[in-house]
Amino acid sequence: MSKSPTKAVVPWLGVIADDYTGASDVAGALVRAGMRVVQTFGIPEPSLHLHDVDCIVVSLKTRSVPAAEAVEQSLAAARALKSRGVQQLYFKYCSTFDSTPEGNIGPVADALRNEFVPDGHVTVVAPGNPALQRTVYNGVLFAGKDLLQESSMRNHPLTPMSDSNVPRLLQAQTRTLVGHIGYSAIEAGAAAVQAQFEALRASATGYAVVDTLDDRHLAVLGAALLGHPLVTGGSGLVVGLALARKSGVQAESERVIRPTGPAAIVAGSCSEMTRAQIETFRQSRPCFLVDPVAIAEGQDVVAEALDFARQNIVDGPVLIHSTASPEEVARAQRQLGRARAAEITEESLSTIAGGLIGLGCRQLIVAGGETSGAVVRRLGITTARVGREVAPGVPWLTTETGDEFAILLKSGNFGNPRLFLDAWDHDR
Ligand SMILES: Nc1ncnc2c1ncn2[C@@H]1O[C@H](COP(=O)(O)OP(=O)(O)OP(=O)(O)O)[C@@H](O)[C@H]1O
Ligand SMILES: O=C(O)[C@@H](O)C(=O)CO
Repeated sequence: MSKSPTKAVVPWLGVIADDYTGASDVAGALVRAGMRVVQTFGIPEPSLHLHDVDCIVVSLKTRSVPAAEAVEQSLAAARALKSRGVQQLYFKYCSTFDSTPEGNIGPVADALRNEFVPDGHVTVVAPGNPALQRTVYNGVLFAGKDLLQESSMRNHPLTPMSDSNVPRLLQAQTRTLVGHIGYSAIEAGAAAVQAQFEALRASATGYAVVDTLDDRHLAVLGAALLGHPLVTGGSGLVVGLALARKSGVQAESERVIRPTGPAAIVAGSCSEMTRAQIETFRQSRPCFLVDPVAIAEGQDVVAEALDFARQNIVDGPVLIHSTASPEEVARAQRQLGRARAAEITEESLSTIAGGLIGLGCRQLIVAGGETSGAVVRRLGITTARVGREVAPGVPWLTTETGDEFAILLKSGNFGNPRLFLDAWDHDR
């Protein structure tokens, strides 16, 4: 990606994602569907030259900031994408509809509709993503076999989800009328879905939450919605859109060559899957624990972590983590306060990530959305080419700003327990 202006390219899809790991998730899904994808961190500068790109994914951190801020950043991202000629905007939020009752999904979607969607148009709301075991049945969202409100999301520290009914969740965040399209209409095909959109429009409804039980439903929805100015959802529906764009042919995706070399993992996620991944990794490779309380007491944990990495990285991947059990996290939060514990941890892990790159690390996995935000900012990454996924929602990215290295941003609950061991040799 040079900065020199050459032949103009027109990506067809512009995605605005409300967090960094969610952005990687949707970018990976598009690559899986045969698209060439660039992921930016923050809004791309007008001077950034993108070549041979079908889709641009803009990563924001707007999921839990004040709604007005989320709206402002999302509109700026949408305008930047439209100025590059994209035909369709996609607002990507979490497949578990992570949001507070005040937002931010409703306010951002309303603002995007207001500016980019003709009056009377109905906008789809599609959190379902069967590849991640997120399904929607009669408007009710399931995580695996659990109702959303009975899944681990009920305890999320920032956006606890205590209702599973998507129309009701969204209606609490918008004045626009929210309707629903059931799976039987979707099974009847794209024309039936379009008829349902017409019926909702006639009743002055602005949003349509769609059932999604399997990938076939996403393919039908993609065919019905290709060309809609704004689509909203998790990372499932982009695959339907991409297949419709390619007339149903699942194309071979571009092979992105990613750097090889010393490898490390930095984990700040305390989610169940990250904890299982660390336990599996620990059985054969060395790990270093970053304790925020020790840092607050003045211990130079960052220097110790980097010494540990220096000694071990020549033999294979090393893992540095603050990941701890809920009891240990609660202890740190009691002693330091919740915000301060997170701040110290993110600051230290991102400094360590910078140190690892300085030590020659060229393949870095970062676990956790907040942690990824801190690390990406610290490393100054603004743009990356998206490679294939090592598991649903977790693609390798190859940075295209500054030193070239590979980075994988893993959402807390994504991947299987062997991911930290198996991710390195994938797709060589
Ligand atoms: N030992 C610890 N004590 C207190 N806070 C911690 C500790 N380890 C990590 N944290 C904080 O917990 C938060 C974890 O959030 P993060 O978004 O990185 O992971 P996640 O919620 O598992 O990921 P995702 O959002 O992708 O599902 C971060 O703010 C991190 O700094
Ligand atoms: O949609 C999802 O589940 C993920 O991309 C995500 O956003 C997790 O925070």
